[in-house]
Formats: sequence, structure tokens, C-alpha cells
Amino acid sequence: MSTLCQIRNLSVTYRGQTLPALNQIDLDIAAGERLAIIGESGSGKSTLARALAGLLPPGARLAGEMRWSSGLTPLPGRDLGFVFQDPSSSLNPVLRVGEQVAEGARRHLRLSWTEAYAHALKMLERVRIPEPDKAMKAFPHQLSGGQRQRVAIAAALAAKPGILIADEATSALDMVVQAEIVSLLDELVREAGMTLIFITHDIALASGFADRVAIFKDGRLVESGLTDSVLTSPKEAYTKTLIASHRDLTTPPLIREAVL
Ligand SMILES: Nc1ncnc2c1ncn2[C@@H]1O[C@H](COP(=O)(O)OP(=O)(O)OP(=O)(O)O)[C@@H](O)[C@H]1O
Repeated sequence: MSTLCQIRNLSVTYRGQTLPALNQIDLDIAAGERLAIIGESGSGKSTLARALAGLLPPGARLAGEMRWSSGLTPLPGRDLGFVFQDPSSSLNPVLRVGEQVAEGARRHLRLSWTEAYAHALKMLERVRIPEPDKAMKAFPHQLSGGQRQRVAIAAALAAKPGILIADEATSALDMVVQAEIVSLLDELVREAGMTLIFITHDIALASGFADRVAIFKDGRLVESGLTDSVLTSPKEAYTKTLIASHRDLTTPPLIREAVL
């Protein structure tokens, strides 16, 4: 696999903060891989996603480099799709589903509205929304949480981006729906040959389908490697603890273990 992005010595410090949210990260992202970014709350996962997408808030200081193989930073919406934990943050509550999915395709693929609506309908079929014709005319609140997340995926993929960042995209869903959405994401990115960056606190979920994992803690990259080798022979004590405990990383531990 060729390298899509070389991240070198990347640090990010938010405005008003003294400690960096990301601290001297070195990581390669391969084109077409499924890379899981794993870490507890506050470890810097979303900061990495925002840095990759060029979506850091004003005043955030960025040091180091992100070298994209294309030579250009990917444009969010066109080259890079985003799916968040809460579909409400990416879906507009007062716009019908069809229009929201069509909009990205219209803008970035330069389609007419008629073509974009036809494309949106196809996208809703691909993410397996029941009765896609009806869903086109629905507002987001008329759908279930799992269906809304399917719409958010359809909207993120509508402009055929090469990279999809899923930031805790399944965390708010119950386990059955979570498994369905993960397998849908897996299928869609494989079909399209996309690169998937799957951000999660759940090592067990990620290890089920990611090619490689990168473990983060306190803004640092603890270790990264092929999923099987990190899971079977982790190098770092933190990764060992993580695997041994299958700890739910959404809840920071009250007492830090001596080993960390
Ligand atoms: N806009 C901001 N301004 C200041 N500090 C921020 C901002 N966004 C995040 N941080 C801080 O940066 C650190 C990393 O946050 P980040 O959201 O990247 O972590 P995360 O691993 O994605 O956590 P979570 O799983 O809870 O979303 C945290 O200490 C957080 O409080």
C-alpha cells in the first residue's frame, strides 16, 4: 500500500492551553487502509481528526508536518468525509434528508439538482435505509438513531471522497445497530477503495475490522501497528493493560494504575 499521509512530529495546542492536546505524533496513513485511532476520552483522537481535515478552531497552534501524497491538503466534504457520534451535528434538522444528501454531490460533483437527487436516492439505497423514496422526503427527527447515522454516512460519501473519518460514529448506538453500522462502513469503504480512519474508545470494536491500530494516551501515540501484531504482542504496558482489561475508555479511571 502506498502512503497517503506522513504525519511527522505533529503537535497541536489549543488557544489558552499550555499543554498540547497532541504531542509530537509520528504516524503514516496508508492509502486504502482501515486505521483505527484508539484512546480514552481526552487522549487527542478528535484533535488528530480535526488536524487532518484542517478543521482546528481559530487560535490552535499546530507544529510539525502532515505530508499528503497528493501534495494538497484534502478538502472536507469533497476529498474527505466526516461522520460524527451524533448525526444531529452533521445533519440539518430543518432540511429534508434527500436535499442534505444531494447537496454535497451537487456542489462537489457539479451535478444538477435532478442528477444530485437521483444520486442521493442511490446513496440511501446503498446505506440500506428502508423505503429510501420515503426517506428522501423525511426530516432527520422522523428517523431512528441508526437510520440517521446511515443518512449521515450517505451524506459524507455523496461526493465520493477518498478518505472517510468516522469519529465515534457508532458510540451512541445500541450494540446490534453499532455492529450493523460498522459492517456497513467496512463494506462501503472496501467497495470504493477508500481510506477509513475509525476513531473509537473501544479496542474490541476496532480490532474486529481495522487493518492497523494506533493507540493514543494523553496526546501521545503509545504504539501503532498491524491489528493482529499489536493485539497479540503489544509492546507497551498501556496497550497490554488495555487489552487485558477491555476497559471502557469513555470513563477515565479514578485512580491511575501504577503500570501506566
Ligand atoms: N477547542 C478546544 N479548546 C481547548 N481545549 C480543547 C479543545 N478541544 C479539545 N480540547 C482538549 O484537548 C484534549 C484532547 O481532546 P480531544 O477531543 O482530541 O480528545 P478525544 O480523545 O477525542 O476525546 P473524546 O473521546 O472525549 O472526544 C482534551 O484535553 C480536551 O479537553
